[in-house]
Amino acid sequence: MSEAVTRPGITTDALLASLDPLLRAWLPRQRWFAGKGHPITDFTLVAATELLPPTSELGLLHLLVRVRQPQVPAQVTGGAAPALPADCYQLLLGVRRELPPRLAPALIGHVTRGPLAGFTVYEAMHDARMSAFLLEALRMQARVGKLRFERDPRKDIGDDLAPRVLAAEQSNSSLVYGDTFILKLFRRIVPGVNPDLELPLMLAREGCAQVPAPAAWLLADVADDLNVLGVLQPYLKGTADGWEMALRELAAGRDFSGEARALGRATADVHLALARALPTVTLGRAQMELIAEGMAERLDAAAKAVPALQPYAAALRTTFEALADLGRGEARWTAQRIHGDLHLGQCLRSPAGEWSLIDFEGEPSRALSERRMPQPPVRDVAGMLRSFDYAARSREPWATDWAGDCRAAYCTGYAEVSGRDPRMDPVLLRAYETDKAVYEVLYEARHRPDWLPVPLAAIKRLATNGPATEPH
Ligand SMILES: Nc1ncnc2c1ncn2[C@@H]1O[C@H](COP(=O)(O)OP(=O)(O)O)[C@@H](O)[C@H]1O
Ligand SMILES: O=P(O)(O)O[C@H]1O[C@H](CO)[C@@H](O[C@H]2O[C@H](CO)[C@@H](O)[C@H](O)[C@H]2O)[C@H](O)[C@H]1O
Repeated sequence: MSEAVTRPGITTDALLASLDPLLRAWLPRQRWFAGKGHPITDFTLVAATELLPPTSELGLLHLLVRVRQPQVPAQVTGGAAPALPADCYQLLLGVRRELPPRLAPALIGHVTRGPLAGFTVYEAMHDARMSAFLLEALRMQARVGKLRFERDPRKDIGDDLAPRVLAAEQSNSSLVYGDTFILKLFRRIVPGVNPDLELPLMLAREGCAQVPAPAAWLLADVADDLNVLGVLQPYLKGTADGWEMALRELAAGRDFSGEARALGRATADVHLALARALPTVTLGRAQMELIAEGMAERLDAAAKAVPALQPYAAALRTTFEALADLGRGEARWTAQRIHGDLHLGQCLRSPAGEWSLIDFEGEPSRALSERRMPQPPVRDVAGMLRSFDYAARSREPWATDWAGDCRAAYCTGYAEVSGRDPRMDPVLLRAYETDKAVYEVLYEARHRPDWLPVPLAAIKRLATNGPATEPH
């Protein structure tokens, strides 16, 4: 492969030769890199765009890089890891002859070979000139190479908004512009329609007040595929995220059930709006069996990757079998588009006490087609129940009663708005909670190995039939 980037003379192969040693060392240290604990075999450039050509002063490179990793024993999981998919990552690289001291923390490395030899490469998001360039490109609906910057023409985007990198625990990377907008740049790029753009756009049309409406977005057309690379939306100033709030209240020994109930109500509001905006389906016997099979397959895959799961696998499988059995009987459920990865960190509370939901990307490791399928809304409910459990286990001794109160209050709030209490479907709820805990085991093993004991404790509870949320 030696496609030209934008300037004659530089080919993608040559560019990659320049960057290879730097990326090899830098990528695995990034929070959003999903292949931790595995060496990198090689890189390929899916797309490379010079947003600003490297001159003697500075340049801005936009890259989509595919990272290949072998199947090796993983230190983090203590056993054989599954073959990793060759993930594609979005990188915004600043290129300068000399890095000013204020940008030192953004350093990726000094290039010693290839067409960029002699340049210093750094994370461009930390450079205000680069971030201003991105906002301006969205404002002006620029097209550069394969990149399409688009916007909602009805939304005003100011041209003088000071950018800053969001300091948050997140799977992607975000820039805040003057406390007015937030631009999320997706890191792991999967071709197709990203629900984090699709669903908020639909919800905005539906007049749903609980989800910030996209103002602009960044797309790339690569090999006939649409790729969603970023979304700009209003920044909800002064909001607190549910995870931080929950931890604060826990540490102070305060009850959180009033907020949990309000969160249940907000979740149901969003579910109702999604059900109005997009088709819903009734799940028949075959679909329920497929759902239960999918859960069992994910469990098997996770147990292969994380041996600590293995002692519980047989017991967990009975939960999924119970779900399939129920589907074979008279029970029927409605499926619709849902959030897909709902947890406390996705909920923002305004100073007036209103909750908003963000980040509709779904579980990043699932196929996009799967993430965009209608699903029982109880899956989101199960995600939130897990999140109360996560918060409770963040301290010693574990605040099990605190979590129990929140879980119950959340279901109550949900029922008040939706008319259906999730606890009335205990088999379904338990199956989805188990499926989520299995996902979390794999997620933590890949991203945050230190957190692995948290979902593993839930696995143990669910496998030994410990108390799930009881129906009242
Ligand atoms: N519209 C918004 N207003 C204010 N803060 C936001 C907004 N969207 C996201 N955030 C902040 O950014 C963090 C990460 O956002 P999120 O969409 O969850 O990204 P990721 O997919 O990377 O996890 C959130 O936890 C929240 O603190
Ligand atoms: O960052 P995303 O929102 O895309 O979600 C991923 O990362 C989450 C952690 O940041 C992870 O959530 C898990 O940890 C949370 C505490 O940090 C906890 O509240 C959630 O219940 C738990 O699932 C999420 O699973 C993952 O997809």
